[in-house]
Amino acid sequence: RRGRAPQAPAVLLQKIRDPAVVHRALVDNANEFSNRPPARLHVALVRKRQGQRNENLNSVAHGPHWRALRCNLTAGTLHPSRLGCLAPLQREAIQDLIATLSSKSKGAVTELHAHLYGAVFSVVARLCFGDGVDDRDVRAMCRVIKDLQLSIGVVRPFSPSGSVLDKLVEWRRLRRLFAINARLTEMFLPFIKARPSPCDNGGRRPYVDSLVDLRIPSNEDEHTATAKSDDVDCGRRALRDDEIVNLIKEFLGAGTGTVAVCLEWALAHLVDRPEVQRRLRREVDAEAAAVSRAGAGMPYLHAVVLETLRMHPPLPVLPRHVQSDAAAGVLGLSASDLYVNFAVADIGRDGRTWTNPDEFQPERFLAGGEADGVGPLPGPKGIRMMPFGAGHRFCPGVGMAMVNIKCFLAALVREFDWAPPSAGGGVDLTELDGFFKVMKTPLSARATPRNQGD
Ligand code: HEM
Repeated sequence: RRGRAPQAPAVLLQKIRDPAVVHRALVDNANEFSNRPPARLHVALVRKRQGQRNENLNSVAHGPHWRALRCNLTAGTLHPSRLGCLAPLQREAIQDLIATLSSKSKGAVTELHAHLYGAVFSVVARLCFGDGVDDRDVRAMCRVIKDLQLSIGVVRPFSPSGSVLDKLVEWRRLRRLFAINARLTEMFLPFIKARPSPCDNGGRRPYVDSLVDLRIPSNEDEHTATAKSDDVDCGRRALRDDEIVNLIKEFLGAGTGTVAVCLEWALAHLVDRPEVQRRLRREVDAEAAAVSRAGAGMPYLHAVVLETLRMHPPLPVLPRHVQSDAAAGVLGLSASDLYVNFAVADIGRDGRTWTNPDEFQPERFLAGGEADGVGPLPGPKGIRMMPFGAGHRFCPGVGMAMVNIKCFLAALVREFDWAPPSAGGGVDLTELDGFFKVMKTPLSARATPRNQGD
């Protein structure tokens, strides 16, 4: 038995649903809960290289390495003061999306997910690589990132007791993930080598440039194993190419899939509830500068987005590794070295804190409503919804996500009348757990350009 790999931690299927316990764990005792993914998936996603870990921001343990990566992303690329620079990218992507949807014959039924995904991806990819990346590259990357998310499927801890068939399926999935990773590396490396980007990028500093310039704390093993001596300076080192590839992959995937799926859900509810669509359109029409101001000063638009995220948080559970007895104690468990799931989706539909939680009622977020003052992130006192997580690992993309969702949604409602595929028909709002919480029946709708339909 000597030399055998250590046992995988036991898997606990239990979900942690009580908002007070979630708050105690993720906010008050966050350091005790690691969001390291299960070993096998981890290897496939963030792959070890010569015995070294190759982490992304989401997988890296809390500490100096995480702080350096997170600071680089939030203080540089995603800082609220820079979100205004996104406007030209958003305008371009919206124009293309409107042109594509308008080119369909009037009243044709369109399946929307791929169009929404492609439009959001083009904004995120240009923020990542700068204006030097052309449309063909963007489309090719978009396909492979989408493929990666589909291939990951539901993120679940690997169960060591699976049947032979389960193991075979898992093995094939991992092989596919390795192949996709190799393809993405091939696509991204030329952009890493070619920086700084030759264009001025409208005052934006591409994420890839910031990663190449970043110096992270290095440890002894890394000094000796791979880092070139001229890259190591005062206990800090440059990121290796494979680490940069991994962080780019995370940025593109996290920045696109979540936003596209939220847009699809929001449109689905607008198709399902014409009176909500009309009310939103009145607000959007009244706000002439909706696109450039990205929905600022549009309370109903804000409410529609929050209600969508409450009901359909794209990441419905946050898996965590319970590392210590102290952490187990916080959860009222008797043992550590377990995985648990913090139930984001259940919290947003908790009947103790939400009236008619399964009904789409954006009005609840307006002044005087039951959720007046509730925002995308939980406040310090307690948790009523947490689509972007809670505690120090909350999503750093929350600002960019809200701005992107609002400006795409405002434009789609301003330009088109949205109706179900068949007159008087409804929309199937059944959910399906994939990499994100998606629509079981992808949204198809009739988009009639308003200047033709009026
Ligand atoms: C509707 C859109 C989005 C939703 C619902 C969402 C949700 C989340 C959630 C729930 C987490 C995990 C938090 C935790 O573990 O406590 C997370 C982490 C993360 N998100 Fe987002 N996200 C969205 C958009 C974005 C965007 C636009 C970006 C950047 C381009 C982004 C980048 C990240 C990163 C890098 C992490 C890992 C942070 C860390 O561990 O420090 N996300 N997101």
